[in-house]
Amino acid sequence: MAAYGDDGEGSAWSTVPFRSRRAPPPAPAPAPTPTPRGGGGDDRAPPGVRELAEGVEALGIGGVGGGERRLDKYDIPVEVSGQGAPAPADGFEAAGLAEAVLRNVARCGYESPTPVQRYAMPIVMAGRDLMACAQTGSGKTAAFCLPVVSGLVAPASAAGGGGSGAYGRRDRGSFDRVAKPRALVLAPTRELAAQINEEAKKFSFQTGLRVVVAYGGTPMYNQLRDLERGADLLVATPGRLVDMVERSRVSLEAIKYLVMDEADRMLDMGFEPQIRKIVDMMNMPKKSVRQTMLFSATFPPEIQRLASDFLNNYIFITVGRIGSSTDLIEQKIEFVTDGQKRGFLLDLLHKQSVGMANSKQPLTLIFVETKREADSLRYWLYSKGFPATAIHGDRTQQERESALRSFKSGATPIMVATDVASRGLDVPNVAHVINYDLPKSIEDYVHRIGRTGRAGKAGTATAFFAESNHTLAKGLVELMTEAKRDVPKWLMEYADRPCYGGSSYGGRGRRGSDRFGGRDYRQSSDYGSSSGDYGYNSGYSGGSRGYSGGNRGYSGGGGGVSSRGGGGSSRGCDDYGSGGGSYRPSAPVQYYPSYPMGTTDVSASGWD
Ligand SMILES: Nc1ncnc2c1ncn2[C@@H]1O[C@H](COP(=O)(O)OP(=O)(O)OP(=O)(O)O)[C@@H](O)[C@H]1O
Repeated sequence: MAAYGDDGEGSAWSTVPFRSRRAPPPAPAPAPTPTPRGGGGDDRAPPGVRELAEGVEALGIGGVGGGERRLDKYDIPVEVSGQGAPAPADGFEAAGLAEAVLRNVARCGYESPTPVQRYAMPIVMAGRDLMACAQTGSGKTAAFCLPVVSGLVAPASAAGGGGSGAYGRRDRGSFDRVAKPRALVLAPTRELAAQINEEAKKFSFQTGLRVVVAYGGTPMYNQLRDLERGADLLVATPGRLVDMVERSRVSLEAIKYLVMDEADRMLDMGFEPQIRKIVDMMNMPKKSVRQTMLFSATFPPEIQRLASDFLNNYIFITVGRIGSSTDLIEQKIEFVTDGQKRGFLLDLLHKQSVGMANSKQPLTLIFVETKREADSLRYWLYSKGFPATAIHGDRTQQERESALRSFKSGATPIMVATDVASRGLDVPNVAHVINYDLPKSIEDYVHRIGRTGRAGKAGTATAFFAESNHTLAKGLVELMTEAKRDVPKWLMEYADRPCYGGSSYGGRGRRGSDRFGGRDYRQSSDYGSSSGDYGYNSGYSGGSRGYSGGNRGYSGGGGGVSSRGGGGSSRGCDDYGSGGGSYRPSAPVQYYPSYPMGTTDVSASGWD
């Protein structure tokens, strides 16, 4: 175990004590120096952003900071555990990416890697399995796409085809209509799959690789035609993939890289059976043969434990202060009764349009619990003069895509959404996330508010807390305290009540940072009792500050946040304690995902 890159001044990197059982000698690493921001103009927000920011500033809740990206020095604790972890890369070139991929990185305007990219890329390039936990909006997509695309390009070039001989492509004249991708990226929603597909295409530009996407809700015909032309990298939602494999249109036998984005969501109760089917029963190479990578902003220990079934001697990284949401998000919580919510919302929207040109609204994402409420609120807002759209699982895919487009473009700057929009979606310039209905779990809260405050930009999140949300109180207090936000006294009182906060995962009472799911569960005192003296702690930990990347500034990633929330009502607080007790892994593991629409039917709820 070592602290990499201590610059001797304790500034750029700091040594963080790290428990180690059997630590192999660390690989020497140069002191990574934060890349200076070039041009001096990087922190100028585009006019649109500034305008949006001003609107939210009018709320007096801060957070958007005039649209400026906060480039002040941040301490970014990074923890790496697992045997023989490679050192982080100082830049994209140092990560050893293929030339063609480096050119694409430059085309994207990425000047330097974000912290999670610095750590993850060398691990993936070294052929290692990885579980990576880093905060929302910190660049996880590129952290897996870049090394995977690079790994796919290399053998294709070596085969003399400059990439055109990619394995996933059907030979001309072949009657084999089965696509055999070498890389598979699984994502929980259609919109997220589409987004990853776009990113992967950018990074594969002029490499000769074919990137194809497959998700439900649209006719399969076009996707199949695309696949017939070959697929080196397939991005898919689980349901559509299973369908295609069962129809023998996709074979997973050539998979070299398997990535699960939003991995904790993919492995919770809703998706796990499908994932197990894909990974274990569909001819995919065994975990010792393929390379598996899991990414999320939240990784509760019980999901980590499950996930380890899919991984082979993996490295765990957590980038960012464990248990924090990003510092870039101003969080505000209002106590409201259900009957007051609409009035509160209207006030909020009126206030935030003050000072905006033509009383325009900044991009505002409003989360509600049910599909019905999403529609109803959208129409009501419309009737009050606020152009709003809605995205949820009862809308057709075409409607969902058009809603997202309309929101992104600002044509309807308010979007009412269920949890289908809570994970992964990267809509630049979302200024305000409003949790009209709070989610059931603190993880879902973290992902939802993470739709703002992305890529170094600041944002605001407001939550309406009703009596029925009491199980979330403890998790919220912990999260806001971690993020150094003011916690309302009434919320603390809720959290302090023995039962409130105790029955959700938010109050499950894992000790210290373990409870946030941002730490390698193999470090828990119980781990290893059955597995012998496994030297899990061979990594390092460090901190960086002053990171700035590309044309954006970054603050550090944030580890996962406490607790499975969900459905806590069925569990008395005795199950988990009301805080302070240690998590007991020996007890049967129960985890209750919160389904967006209050249903346990994954496809009906709009997840794929
Ligand atoms: N090195 C970089 N330099 C500049 N911008 C970057 C860099 N890496 C990623 N970005 C941008 O940052 C934004 C957020 O990235 P991304 O969507 O991958 O975040 P994420 O960590 O996957 O978030 P979430 O947890 O919400 O899914 C994207 O717009 C992306 O283009």
